[in-house]
Amino acid sequence: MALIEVENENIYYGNFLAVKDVNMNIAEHTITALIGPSGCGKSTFLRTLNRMHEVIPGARVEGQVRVEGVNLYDPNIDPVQVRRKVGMVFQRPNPFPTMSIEENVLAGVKLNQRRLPKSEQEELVEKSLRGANLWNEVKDRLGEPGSALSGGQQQRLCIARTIAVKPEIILMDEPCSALDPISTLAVEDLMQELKSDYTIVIVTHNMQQAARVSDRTGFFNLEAQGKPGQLVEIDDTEKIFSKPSQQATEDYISGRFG
Ligand SMILES: Nc1ncnc2c1ncn2[C@@H]1O[C@H](COP(=O)(O)OP(=O)(O)OP(=O)(O)O)[C@@H](O)[C@H]1O
Repeated sequence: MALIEVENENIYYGNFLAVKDVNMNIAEHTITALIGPSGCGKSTFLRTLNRMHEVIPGARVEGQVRVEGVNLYDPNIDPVQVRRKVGMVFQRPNPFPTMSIEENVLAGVKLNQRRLPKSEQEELVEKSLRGANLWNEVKDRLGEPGSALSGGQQQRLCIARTIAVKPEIILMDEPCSALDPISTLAVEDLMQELKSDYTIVIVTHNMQQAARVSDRTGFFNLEAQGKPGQLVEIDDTEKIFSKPSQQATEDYISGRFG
């Protein structure tokens, strides 16, 4: 069984059907990249994988998103628990500016109201920062504000904050788009390491990045302006970039799109 199974999912903002009829399976310990032109619903779809979509008034979902066989949209499922299990990293590194590096790492854990003794906190901070490949750069300045770090370091701090909560799945919405090439490579390397412990779904505008980091790639597209976005195909990344089965995918990856 796939770790994530999406079945006949329609995604709405009020009456507007933004994405229609998505079916997708995602295996454990893989990286899935979602690509496609602007406005086709990649970010919208991503946010339905941890119930962040419904935070927007009027936004709703039809169909099922199952994680380990459990439908996240079942009425008795607590969205807070879902978001603990399915963490998210955003486009702009968003550490809490007034908090120290250490407090930033613990912020998610504290929001989830887990009280940890000091020694366990220290252990968790070190483990999460090591996991995010940031420990060596910050270990002597854990009390400094998170905002004192470079953009790439801030993004790795946000990843540390996400993994401190011990999620199973990490969603990343264009995590490198605000980063310089060196920081981007650092985050891409980190993703490869994280894959052994987590399952990652990443939205990226950068096709080279999708080709570099992912095992599977899903191509979303819009039939026409005003029409809902849809998943055109999802397959092994190598296949999508060499021999996709749909013409629309071929056109997009070869730059013939639009
Ligand atoms: N908060 C919102 N309220 C209403 N409509 C929205 C909202 N957010 C996005 N949409 C609409 O949903 C559709 C999909 O948008 P979305 O941002 O998911 O696309 P995307 O593929 O991630 O685009 P981009 O690559 O530009 O980030 C678009 O038509 C967009 O205008």
